[in-house]
Formats: sequence, C-alpha cells, structure tokens
Amino acid sequence: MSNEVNTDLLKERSTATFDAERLTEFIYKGPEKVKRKRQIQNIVLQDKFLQSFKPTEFYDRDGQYNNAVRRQIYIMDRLEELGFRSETDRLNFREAAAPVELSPFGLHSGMFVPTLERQGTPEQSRKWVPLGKSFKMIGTYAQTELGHGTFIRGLETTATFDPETQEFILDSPTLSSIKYWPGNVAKTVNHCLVMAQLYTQGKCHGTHLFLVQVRSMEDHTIMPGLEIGDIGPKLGFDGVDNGFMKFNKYRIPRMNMLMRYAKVLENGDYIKPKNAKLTYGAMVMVRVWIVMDAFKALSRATVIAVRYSAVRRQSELRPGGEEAQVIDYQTQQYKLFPLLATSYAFLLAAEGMSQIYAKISSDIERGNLEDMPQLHALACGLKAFCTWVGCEGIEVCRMSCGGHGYSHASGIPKIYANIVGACTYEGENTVMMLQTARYLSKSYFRGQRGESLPELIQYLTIDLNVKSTLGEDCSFESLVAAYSHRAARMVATACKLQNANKQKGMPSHDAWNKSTVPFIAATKAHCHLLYAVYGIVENMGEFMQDGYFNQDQISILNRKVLALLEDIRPNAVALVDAFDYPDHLLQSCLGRYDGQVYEALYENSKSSPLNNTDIHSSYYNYIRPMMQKRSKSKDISAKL
Ligand SMILES: CCC/C=C/C(=O)SCCNC(=O)CCNC(=O)[C@H](O)C(C)(C)COP(=O)([O-])OP(=O)([O-])OC[C@H]1O[C@@H](n2cnc3c(N)ncnc32)[C@H](O)[C@@H]1OP(=O)([O-])[O-]
Ligand SMILES: Cc1cc2nc3c(=O)[nH]c(=O)nc-3n(C[C@H](O)[C@H](O)[C@H](O)COP(=O)(O)OP(=O)(O)OC[C@H]3O[C@@H](n4cnc5c(N)ncnc54)[C@H](O)[C@@H]3O)c2cc1C
Repeated sequence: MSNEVNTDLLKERSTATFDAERLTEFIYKGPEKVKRKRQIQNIVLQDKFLQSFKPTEFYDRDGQYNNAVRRQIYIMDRLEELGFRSETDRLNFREAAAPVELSPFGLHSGMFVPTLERQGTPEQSRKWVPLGKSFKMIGTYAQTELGHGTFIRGLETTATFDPETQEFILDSPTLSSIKYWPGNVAKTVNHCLVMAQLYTQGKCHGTHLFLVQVRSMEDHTIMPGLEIGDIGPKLGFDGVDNGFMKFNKYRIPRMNMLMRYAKVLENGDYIKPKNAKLTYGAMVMVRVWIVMDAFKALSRATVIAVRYSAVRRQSELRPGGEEAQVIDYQTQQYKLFPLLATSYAFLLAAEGMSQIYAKISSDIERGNLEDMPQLHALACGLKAFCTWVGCEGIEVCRMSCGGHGYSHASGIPKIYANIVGACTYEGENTVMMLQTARYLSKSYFRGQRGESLPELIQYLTIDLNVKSTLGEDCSFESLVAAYSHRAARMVATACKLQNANKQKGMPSHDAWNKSTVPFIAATKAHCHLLYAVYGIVENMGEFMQDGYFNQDQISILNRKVLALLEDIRPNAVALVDAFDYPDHLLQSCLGRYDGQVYEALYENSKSSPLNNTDIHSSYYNYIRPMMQKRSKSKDISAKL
C-alpha cells in the first residue's frame, strides 16, 4: 500500500473553513481527553494479538463465537494489566480492540451486573456484585420467551414459592414459555437473571426477577432440571450466543429473588413494590444507552460514505471535463449531508438523554418516583426514533457507495446488521413509540384541563391558530416554533380521533387502538423536534396541512436546504474527520483516512478464502463431471 493520501482528500482537508481538531475536542470534551483516547487506540494498534484476527466475515459461526470469547477475555486481562479504572478509558480500549464485534460478555456487564446492583437489596448486592464484577459469576438477562417478548405481563415462566423448603420452583409450563433470544445463554454464562411470574400462597403477583444458576461452577455442565441451547444463526450478532432455556421444576433459594422493591417473606407473604414497573428498570437503562449506539453506528457509516464520495470519481459533471467527485452531485449531497447533521444531533441527544437518566434514576433510587413516567416516555421515544432513523440512514450510506457499499469490505453491512437489531430488542420500536404516544395523549388531555406539564412537553398547549413567522433568514426560533406547532397539531389530531372514537361508544382500548396510526406519526413528530430545515422539506405535508406555512415560506425553505448543501460541501470531509475514528475502528476499505480505496479493496479481496486455491474443489466434484457428461451427450447427438 502506498503511504500517500489521495489528492482529492488532501484538497478537501486543506480547503475546509474550520479546524476539525477543535471540533474533535468539543466532541470528546477537551484536548486532554482526545490525547488520552488516541494513546489508548495506539496501544491497541501495537498489540500483535489483537491485530492478528482476520475480519469476522471470513470465519464460520463457530469460529466467530470462539474468536469473540478469546478476544474479549484477552481484552479483560489487558485492561487489568494496564490498570485502566476510568469507564471512558475502558470503553475506548474495548471499542478499539473489538470494533465490530459484539461481546459474548456484553449482557453480563451491560445488564446482569447493573441489575444486581440496582434491583438487589444492599445485602444481595454486597454478595453478588463483587462476584459479577470479578467474573467469578458470569450472567445475562433472560426475559423473552418463544411466545412473548413485547408483552411482559404475558410471560409464562413461573416461580412458585415453597415455604416448606424456602425455595422458588421455576417452571416452563408450555412450549411458548421457553426462554428464547436471551444473549449469551447458550454457551457463555453460568447464571441468569430470569423474569418470571411470581406465585406465593396460591396467588400470582406478576413478573419479578430471580437469580438462577444455570451451569456448574466446576465444569460448566448444564444444571439438572434445565435444557439449554443456541437458537441458531441470525442477521447479525454473530459472536453472540443467543439461546433458549427450559425449566423443569428447577429450585432456587428464596433469597435469589431480587428484593430491593418487592419481597417474599419466609411465611410466603408478599410485600408490594411502590411501583410495579420498577422491575423494568434494566430495560429503561439499556434504552438510554441504545441512543448512543445509534449515534456511533450512523456516524461511522457517514464517515465512510462521505470520505468515499470525495475520492470516488464517476461521470462528467461538465461536458468534456474530468470525471467529477461524486460528492459534487447535488443528489449525493442531499443523501449524505443531512445524515452528517443527524449524526451530530444524535450525539447531543444521547448526551442529553444520559444526563436526564442519571438525574431521574438517582431520584428513583432515593424513593422519588415522580419523574418515572417522563423518563420512560423519553427513553422509549428516543430509542425507537434514533434506531429507526439511524438504520435508514446507514442504508442510504451503503447505497451512496454504489456497488462497493454492498461488500463487507466497505464496513457498512456489519454496522447495519448489528444496530438494526436495536429496532427490535429492548422493546420493539412501534411498541416503544406507542408508550410515548400514551404519555403524550395523557399529557395533552391534562394540558386541556389546564394542568401544568413538564417543560419538555409544554409545547402541547400552544395556540394552534398562530401561523409561522419564518422569513428569509430561517431563524432558529422560527424553525423550533414550526416543529412544536407540527407536533402539537398532530398530537391534538390523534387525541381528538381517540376522543371521537370513545364518543361513538367504543371501549377506551378500542378507541386507542383505532387511533394508533396517527399517534405513531404524532410521536415521530414529537421526537423530530431535533431537526431543522431538511426535516421540514422532507415532511412538508405535515407542516402545511393546516396552512401553518404559506407558499412563499415553503419556497424559502426549499431554497434554504439547497443553499445549506453548498455551505456544508467544503466542510463535509472535515466534519467527518472530526469524529476522529481511526481506520482500525472503521474497518472499511472505503472510509480510510488516506483515501487509498482501490488499493485497499484489491488487497482485501486477496484474503477471500475462495482465493486459497486457483481451482476450487467444486470443479473436480461437480463442474468437471457435469462438463464431461454434457460433452458425452453432445457426442451422441452429433452421431445421431
Ligand atoms: C444487546 C441486546 C440486549 C437485548 C436485551 C433485551 O431485549 S431484554 C428484553 C427487552 N424486552 C422489552 O423491552 C419488552 C418491551 N415491553 C415492555 O417494556 C412492556 O411490556 C410495555 C412497556 C410495552 C408494557 O408494559 P405493561 O404491560 O407492564 O404496562 P401497561 O401497558 O399496562 O402500562 C401501565 C403503565 O406503566 C407504564 N410503564 C410501563 N413500563 C414502564 C417503565 N419502564 N417505567 C415507567 N412506567 C412504565 C406505562 O406507560 C403505563 O402508564 P400509564 O399509561 O398507565 O400512565
Ligand atoms: C438481536 C436480539 C437480541 C436480543 N437479546 C435479548 C436478550 O438478551 N434478552 C431477552 O430477554 N430478549 C432478547 N431479545 C428479544 C427482544 O427483546 C424481543 O424480540 C423484543 O422485545 C420484541 O418482542 P417480540 O419478539 O415479542 O415481538 P412482537 O411483539 O411479537 O412483535 C411482532 C409485531 O407485533 C407488533 N406488536 C406487538 N405488540 C403490539 C402492540 N401492543 N401494539 C402494536 N403493535 C404491536 C410489533 O410492532 C411487531 O410489528 C433479543 C432480540 C434480538 C433481535
């Protein structure tokens, strides 16, 4: 490979109108943090073991899982040796060391240990959390069943208290009650947090979490009374062993129920939690993290597509002129620049969401549950919105790289395959949007009754008769007002339909169901408050339906969006450089910092396993016999 940087990329960087390094410092919160991040990434680059792995797509499933376990354990050991204590350092190391691989221990650190910490009593946490943190106990979160994922109240696994032995008996009474999908259940973990219907004194008290040992701590054999296996290959998540698990009257001690909020006493008495939804806390936490995952996935795909578009030359823009950089086509800019802006918007949204989560979850831990509904609505809405928009955007990035985007060498298919799962896991997106919609509906009616609303949704009570004041400058205030108006109008429309359905005599659940399509649109509009000009142009009908904008204002917006493409054009490469993703993190021949994409693609294809031999064994086994057979039958027909 040559060491030179592609001349088009050199030119893009030298003509940018701002210093990308300053923006990098803003993104990572200061020059010292950027320096530290780069030092850590360089440690990974110098690490021979970590650099010895081929891209995951060159391994079969067994190899992918095996590599993932091997690499992740090596990472844990290195983190200890290096003495990294700060969560940011550890995350930077992990991401650089395994950039596209999902860890078979991800749910252990991401859900199992934090849930023990937050849902266990202080005594339980003291006992189990150190075992989890030191990996003496390896666990996961097992909730979904064959028959139910979305509807948690419909889960069928039972945990029945037996006061005689002071144990719970876990059982899978039906086929549909078998746990199915939980990550790392199949081969990796020896413990699970199991969501099951709690029965005591003959009464069901709804779903609760139980700590269950599933494999021997001595030799990893499956505990008697359990059936466990892998669910098979999936669209992505290749290194993750999503599994199934069936309980056959399996006993665990009473104290293995997580009892921070709800309790079962020795005599079988049940103590209710302050709010039954406190058991759902782990899901809320992960939904918050998923917003950040959506940012990382979309921004990586955008870096790849923008850099490649600056390097790729195709067709004549000026008749007889040189072939143009594809980034100079207005249509290409319209595909990619809004996604670049969306990436930055997602970063800010994810950080804002994390701060809100930190504040409200610490209130909840102190017993103040007042803001729980608001947190739930925000986490559900943003998780669904960012993963949907992110995945659509990644697909646009892939297509905007033409044929090469379809190759794994582009790096984009893997990004997509991993993040698209987040549209489904931790709450299917439509269902999540409808949770936010319920909150908006209730808030709308509260607003109508003159009750005060939390700041984020106060816009629901604005006067809908007011028209836009947007002028040539497309001021920030006029854009925010437009988004607020559109969302408020759409929520009001959906609520009026819900009300009208009720007045026709429909029971309230039917009145709700028959207004959920407009509610989803309204909730998307609510989440869309992130966007500016492009979002209006793309959803013009929703902004115009009640004549909020006049024709002149629409023309202003259409002109503005095209002018913005021109403004961004000289800075597009600098804006993606600012994310500061090194090549080994992107794992993309197209998104390389030096732009040497053709050399990289050519080199990469040489490592395809099909190139191990010039003549593949299938020639001897099938092609040659087929040709021999055909040539013989031709001889026969020639003779005839
Ligand atoms: C790496 C990949 C890892 C993946 C892991 C996984 O996927 S793990 C598996 C992930 N699986 C999933 O994510 C499953 C997704 N499913 C769910 O989360 C739930 O089944 C549900 C939320 C859809 C409904 O729950 P339900 O039927 O029990 O409730 P309901 O409809 O009767 O509503 C009653 C009230 O409770 C409210 N409320 C609800 N939740 C919360 C909360 N957390 N906080 C606060 N409030 C909450 C709700 O808004 C409503 O309020 P309202 O209107 O009365 O004021
Ligand atoms: C990659 C991956 C990893 C996962 N990891 C885990 C894990 O570690 N632990 C775990 O416990 N689970 C895990 N899951 C399972 C996951 O949490 C569930 O699949 C998810 O919650 C969706 O539930 P479901 O499969 O029941 O979908 P369904 O609810 O069956 O969805 C099917 C369709 O029905 C619609 N629908 C359902 N209910 C409603 C409603 N009330 N209103 C309107 N529409 C509705 C949905 O919108 C969707 O279109 C994982 C799943 C995936 C894909």
